[in-house]
This record gives sequence, structure tokens and C-alpha cells, in this order.
Amino acid sequence: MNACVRAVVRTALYHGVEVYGIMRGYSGLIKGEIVRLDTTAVANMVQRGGTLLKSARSQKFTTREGRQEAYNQLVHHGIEGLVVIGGNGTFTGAQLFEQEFGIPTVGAPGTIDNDLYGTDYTIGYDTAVNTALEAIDKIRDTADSHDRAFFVEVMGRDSGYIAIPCAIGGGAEIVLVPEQEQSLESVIDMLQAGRKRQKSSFLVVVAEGDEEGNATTVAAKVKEAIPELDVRVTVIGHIQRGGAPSAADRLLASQIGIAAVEGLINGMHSVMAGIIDRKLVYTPFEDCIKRKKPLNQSFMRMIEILST
Ligand SMILES: Nc1ncnc2c1ncn2[C@@H]1O[C@H](COP(=O)(O)OP(=O)(O)O)[C@@H](O)[C@H]1O
Ligand SMILES: O=P(O)(O)OC[C@H]1O[C@](O)(COP(=O)(O)O)[C@@H](O)[C@@H]1O
Repeated sequence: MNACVRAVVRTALYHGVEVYGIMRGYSGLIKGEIVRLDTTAVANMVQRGGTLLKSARSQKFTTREGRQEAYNQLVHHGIEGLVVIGGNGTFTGAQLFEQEFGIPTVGAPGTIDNDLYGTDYTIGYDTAVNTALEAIDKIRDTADSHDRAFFVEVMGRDSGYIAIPCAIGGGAEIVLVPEQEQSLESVIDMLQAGRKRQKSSFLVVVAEGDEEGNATTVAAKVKEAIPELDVRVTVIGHIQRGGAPSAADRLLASQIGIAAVEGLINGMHSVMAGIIDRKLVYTPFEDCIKRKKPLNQSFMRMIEILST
């Protein structure tokens, strides 16, 4: 996020536009937590995880009264356009706000989950995948030396975008993701088939939002069905949401930050800046919110082939 904030600030200043940072998203906007940002405010930020602007949810912004207060703050500070970084909720709020008060807004896709229509990758995703994969590599050492079956839970509230590259890159036998139904019976069958082939260790990557349950639940059910299996569970957790951004994330965040500001300057509004097939695209908030980014089915097939 910091790399994106830095790019937004520097691009605005480059074009001679005054820029303010709003602390804690819509919550800070309503409360007037608004600070003027100059170039030094974002110095030494490109490599830092998290966000200097902080992050918060705001129930009040979902009400007309809250959005009126937010608008009053913008008028008070002379702010004429907004760049919002976030996901579906952020863009839903921004779209409504723009319809009601006419403040042009451009979005930047910021979520580790990568489940946003209108961009191949979201800011934070690549870093989260690399963090999870590094942990999985370490877990594999124990799985292998102790002949165990590890159920590793990665983040992804409603999506398997983190789980899939972790499964492919981590050499997993099975991946469980919310977008695709996979019965517990089939998981058990696959593990049994592996045991018949003298496989002694297994790695199952589970996206936290999987329909069959989280890694703990799935592992318990598998243990019940195959008591001989030495089962362990690891929930990778919030380390996936922090840390220094990867090179790919720094580049993406910088591209998007520049595109968001230049889009605003060129009269764009109610759109999200994204990168599709290496090209900059602006997608209406409406589509980002309503449409689903499909899961790449060839990745699922790859896992099946590679775990043979
Ligand atoms: N339907 C809505 N109307 C107005 N504001 C909304 C709406 N949905 C979400 N928001 C605002 O956007 C913020 C961010 O949404 P949230 O769902 O938490 O995150 P994300 O942007 O990652 O999806 C919320 O705290 C709320 O203030
Ligand atoms: O601690 P919290 O706020 O519940 O966050 C955890 C959730 O955030 C996510 O990582 C998504 O977060 P972002 O969209 O903010 O990147 C989900 O995968 C996970 O369920």
C-alpha cells in the first residue's frame, strides 16, 4: 500500500496538484483526519509493508448522514478528487459517494486476495503468495523427514488465488479453494491413492474460505477416515498480510498509483486502474463490484498432473 500512496503523492506533485492523505479510510474522512502530504512525507516508504495512512472500516460511511459529513470535510479542505485504495466495499462506497456528491474518484486495487475483476493482480497479492510459499517450503521439510500429512491454511476469504500458486509452487498434492467444490471423499481417496503408491508425506493447501471448512476441520475429518496418517495443521495467518513488498508488488503499486492520479487529471471517474495482460486499463467500479474474476482452470489441472 505504501508504494501506491507514494506513487499517488509524487504523481500529483509532479503535475502540480496539491495532495492530502486521509487517515483510516472513510472513517478518517468523516472525522477530518486529513493531512497535507509533500514529497518527504512519502520518502523511504516504497519498501515498507502496511500503510502510513492506516486502515479502518467505517459503518458510518454506509449511511447517507456519514457520507454527508465526509463530503463536508472534503469541501472544508478544498479537495476535488479522490483516489481510494481497497476492494469491493471501498469501491461500492466510492461509487455511491460520487453519485450523491459528484466527487470524482479513481480506485486502486488493494487486497492480498486478488479476487477483483479489472486487474490481473492486486496490490499485496504477490507479496502474500511469496510469504506463504516461503513458510510452506519450511513446513515441507518436517512433512518429508517425519512422513506426515500437512494441512496448510492460507488466506483467501472468498478466493483461492493465494492457495493455487502456493500449491503449485509448494508441490502440494491437493488444493482446496472456495471457487471449486471438492468433496472430502475425493480428498480422502487421493490421499489413499498416494499411500498405495508408497507416498509417505503429503501437503494439502486449504484456502481459509473453502466450503469443506478450514484446514483444522478438514484435517480432523481426514484423520478420522485414515487414522494411520500422521496429520498436522499449520495456519499461516497474518504474516501473509505484512512485510516488505515484493519487486512485482512495488512495480504494480507504482504503476497503479501513477495511473490513478493521471486518470483523475484526465477526467476519469468511478473507475479502477488495473493491469490486464501487462496493459493499463480502467474498469468501471460497477464492473469491478459485480463481475467475478474467473479462476484459471488450467492451474487446477496442473496440480493434478504434478502431484502424480
Ligand atoms: N454498501 C456500501 N455503501 C457505502 N459504503 C460502503 C459499502 N460497503 C462498504 N463500504 C465502505 O467501504 C469500506 C471498506 O469496505 P470493506 O468491505 O471493509 O473492504 P474492501 O474495500 O477491502 O472490500 C467499509 O468500511 C465502508 O465504510
Ligand atoms: O484480520 P482480518 O481483518 O479479519 O483480515 C483477514 C482477512 O483479510 C484478508 O486477508 C483480505 O484482506 P485485504 O483484502 O485487506 O487484503 C482475507 O484473506 C482474510 O480473511
